[in-house]
Amino acid sequence: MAEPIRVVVTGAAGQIAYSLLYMIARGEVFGKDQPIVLHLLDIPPMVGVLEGVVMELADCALPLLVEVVPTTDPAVGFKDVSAAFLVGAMPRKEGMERKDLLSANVKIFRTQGQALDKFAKKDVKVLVVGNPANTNALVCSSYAPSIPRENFSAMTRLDQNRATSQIAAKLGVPISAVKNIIIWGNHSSTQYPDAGQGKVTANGAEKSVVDAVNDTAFLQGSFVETVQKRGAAVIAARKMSSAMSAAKAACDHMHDWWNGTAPGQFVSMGVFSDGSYDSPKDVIFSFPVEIKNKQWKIVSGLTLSDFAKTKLSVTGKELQEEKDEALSVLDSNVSNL
Ligand SMILES: NC(=O)c1ccc[n+]([C@@H]2O[C@H](COP(=O)([O-])OP(=O)(O)OC[C@H]3O[C@@H](n4cnc5c(N)ncnc54)[C@H](O)[C@@H]3O)[C@@H](O)[C@H]2O)c1
Ligand SMILES: O=C(O)C[C@H](O)C(=O)O
Repeated sequence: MAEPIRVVVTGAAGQIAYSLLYMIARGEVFGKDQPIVLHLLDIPPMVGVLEGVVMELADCALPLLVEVVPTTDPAVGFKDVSAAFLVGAMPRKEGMERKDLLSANVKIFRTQGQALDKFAKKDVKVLVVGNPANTNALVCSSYAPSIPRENFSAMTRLDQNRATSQIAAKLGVPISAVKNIIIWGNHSSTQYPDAGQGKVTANGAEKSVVDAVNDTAFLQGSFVETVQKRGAAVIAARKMSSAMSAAKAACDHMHDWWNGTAPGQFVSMGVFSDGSYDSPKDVIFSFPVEIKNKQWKIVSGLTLSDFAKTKLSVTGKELQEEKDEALSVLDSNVSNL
């Protein structure tokens, strides 16, 4: 057996964490041979709930879970962690956009960036789930200058999974037959779900999704809108934001970051933009990436339609606006934000 690694989940008493902790502790992210010390960070009013979560984790009798560390102290929560799932933040309610959470949530990510900087391992992989995820990841990284920027990411995997599921349903094929559906830009209603590079395998042959679907009106219309508005649709139905699917997506994201992507396959992650595909630089923008040796690389050389370019420009503009707003909320002298 390998040495245990320390993994922190923030918002550990919340609804996403309730599914996520189990999946991590089962070995679905870091592998079935990787023992884990789980750090559960939440805020003081949630201590009682956290105690219940600790009891349930114990009652699961999970062989890989060697220790559970519940805490409300970021110094303890982030101490020596190799992976961080930053879930703890306020969720939106019906009628809100995710960016309406910015002023409430961005300060959490300042504090957690500072704590990561001081206490986490320098090669920690940070996944921000709490909304607005892209801008929170940007803020978090800015307050953790001793950790490489490449180690911060925001979750758009839920959007990718939603989009893949829509395409599989449209084609009447299993999810596993569809790959390389991309989410560009912000985890918000301006994101661009793009099936243009997608591939589907049917009867042993691989084909482009565009050819297989053969319905431009769908691919540029209801497909895009359904994915963009899926989070709001779940809130309208459940009166709470997505949790089970968000936890699954967080596991998929970290799993692929940790273990790599298969040859010819790419996945979407919000990562620091280098200006690829005319996106704004230095915001956290969702790109298709390939991953090897725990390092992601933006897939280059894809040909985008004029329709796609317009969509990328809209979502990029929103990310720049969010960044400006974050700066005004934090009214900080963080020069690298
Ligand atoms: N990126 C995505 O695809 C995606 C998907 C679903 C939800 N989300 C977001 O994830 C976040 C969490 O959602 P949820 O449904 O689990 O919410 P929740 O309200 O059920 O749980 C949030 C938890 O975070 C805790 N918390 C608040 N401030 C904290 C802090 N400073 N440190 C540690 N913990 C803190 C709360 O006490 C609570 O236990 C929300 O912002 C939601 O919008 C993102
Ligand atoms: O939509 C939300 O506010 C929650 C989450 O970001 C989602 O996409 O389901």
